[in-house]
Amino acid sequence: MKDAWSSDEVRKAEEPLIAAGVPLMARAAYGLAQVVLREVAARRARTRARAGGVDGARLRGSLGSDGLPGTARRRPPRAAGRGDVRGARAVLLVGPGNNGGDTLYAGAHLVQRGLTVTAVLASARAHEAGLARFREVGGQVASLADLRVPAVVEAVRGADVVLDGLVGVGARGALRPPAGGLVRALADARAAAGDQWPYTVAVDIPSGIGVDDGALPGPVLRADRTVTFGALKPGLVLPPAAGVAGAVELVDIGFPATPGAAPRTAGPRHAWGAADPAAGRVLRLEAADVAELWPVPGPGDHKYTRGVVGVVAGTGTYPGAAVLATSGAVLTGAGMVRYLGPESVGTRVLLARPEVVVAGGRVQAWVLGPGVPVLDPDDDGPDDEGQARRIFGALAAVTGVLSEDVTGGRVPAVVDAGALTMLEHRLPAFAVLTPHAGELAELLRGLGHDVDRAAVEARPLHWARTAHQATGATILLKGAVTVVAGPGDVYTQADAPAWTGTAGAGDVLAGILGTLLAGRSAEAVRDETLAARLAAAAVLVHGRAATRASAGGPVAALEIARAVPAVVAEILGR
Ligand SMILES: NC(=O)C1=CN([C@@H]2O[C@H](COP(=O)(O)OP(=O)(O)OC[C@H]3O[C@@H](n4cnc5c(N)ncnc54)[C@H](OP(=O)(O)O)[C@@H]3O)[C@@H](O)[C@H]2O)[C@H](O)CC1
Ligand SMILES: [K+]
Repeated sequence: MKDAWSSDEVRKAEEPLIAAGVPLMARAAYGLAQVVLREVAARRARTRARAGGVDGARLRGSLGSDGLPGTARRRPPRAAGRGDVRGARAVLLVGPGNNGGDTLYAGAHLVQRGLTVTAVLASARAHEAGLARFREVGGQVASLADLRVPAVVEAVRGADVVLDGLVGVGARGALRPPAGGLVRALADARAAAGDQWPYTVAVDIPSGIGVDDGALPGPVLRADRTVTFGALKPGLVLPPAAGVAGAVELVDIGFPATPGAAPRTAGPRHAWGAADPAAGRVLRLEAADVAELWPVPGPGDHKYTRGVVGVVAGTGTYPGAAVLATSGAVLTGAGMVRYLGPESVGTRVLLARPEVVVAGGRVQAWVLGPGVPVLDPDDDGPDDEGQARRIFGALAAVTGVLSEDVTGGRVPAVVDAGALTMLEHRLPAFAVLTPHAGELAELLRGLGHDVDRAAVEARPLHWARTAHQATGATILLKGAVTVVAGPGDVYTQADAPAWTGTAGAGDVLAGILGTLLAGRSAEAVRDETLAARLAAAAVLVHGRAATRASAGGPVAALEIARAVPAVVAEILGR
């Protein structure tokens, strides 16, 4: 599991270590330099291989002893190492604080490995010791005030690698001038340059992101890789900032395993904190966490103990959603799936999934709404063939409006698409709403918030939490990076390829989640934080299934469902 430490928690972790004389900055700078050297060497090896037209090996001479090229001696491809980086050009963007200090010390390492390194000081102030060390080894120093922005952009454009060391966890708000103007120009130049832009490494965080909430308050230079120190920060795993951080690599500098624990002096560790201590931690599930959560059946299990999923989805107009949601549920391993809806749709469901029971009865979790049209209050009788009535009935059982002695007990539910417009009562946390940004904006407007899709996409964490507080439900806000906010920890998952943005993928996700909730139904009703964890697990499985089915190309929603069994087997290590 990965969780992210707030900037306050990072500072609290640093203090005792600094007091104990632990060389945090030296560790950070060394780790950063190693990553940069590795990446520069790898890119140069790839460039050479492309130029040489051979598989990365190097031919010594064009003719071998007998004059036949085929026998020419080949030197094996050299691992990225000492000789591959000499002469490479690096530009450091240096801010006034310790983030700039990390960057200058790392730059000194690069100079010593033979790179040509220029430090551009964006501010009149700079980390004194770091600057002294950088100069001592022969680094070149320039100031933004002297060079001016266009010249700095050209210097960066001509480099092999650029390090963004303007601000780190000490930043507040959008980048101020002059850093803001420089970054805006660099970001524009990068956008225009395509893949001709140098490898961009963010130091600790991409300068200018919302460290604790993932917001993008102003210009940010998109990174290919972020090298972060001690612990992940929420802004690196929360959208939209997660989308500009590139690959995130953690350098251990001796933080404890959890915030507030006794400091350590060495040893690799993952460790974290919370974007908002009151509202729990920011976590990212990995396969091992999902394996722990999975309701794996035992010899004594049967379809009822494994959980029955009730699916109210689709109409005569949108029958496909019913096929996709039931397929997602069946292929995730439900004990049984009941389909409720128009007969014409039930027939199509059975054709696709003969395992489905087209009849009512006890369920351990509901999947409500895929393919059901939104309820238009001005429309006196929606032509949804009774689907709204079925959804209201199911919700009455989930919210407890229908007493439990009548319903046999409350069960979890996935509330998707049209069902999102049918919420009349406060929901329990074991009800999981699965909107995309537009649907969440619609729901929030219905609750009195003046917000649109763009606003939700700009602050997904904030609005997902707001919707949880307003409805009581757990919110699974779908997106390239999906955010799940419930009463406990927040989860953020980025497992799916962009190909997943295709019609019906959300219907499949609803089915996957329905099965997970049904498999842990009683626990999810008892432990109000479990539904969010199961929702994050469903997102991870869905994303991996999409990756598997896509194989790097387009993917149809039904193929995502079909890939789920193999993904689950892989996750369970079987
Ligand atoms: N503490 C340690 O030993 C280690 C720290 N690490 C690295 O340090 C940074 C955090 O360093 P810090 O000095 O606290 O702050 P920053 O370098 O991130 O930035 C502070 C300076 O930036 C200016 N600032 C703040 N907000 C903005 C903004 N929106 N636009 C422009 N400039 C901004 C701020 O100026 P003020 O006028 O507000 O003072 C400061 O001058 C951390 O990220 C690590 O990289 C090591 O990792 C470990 C050791
Ligand atoms: K930075």
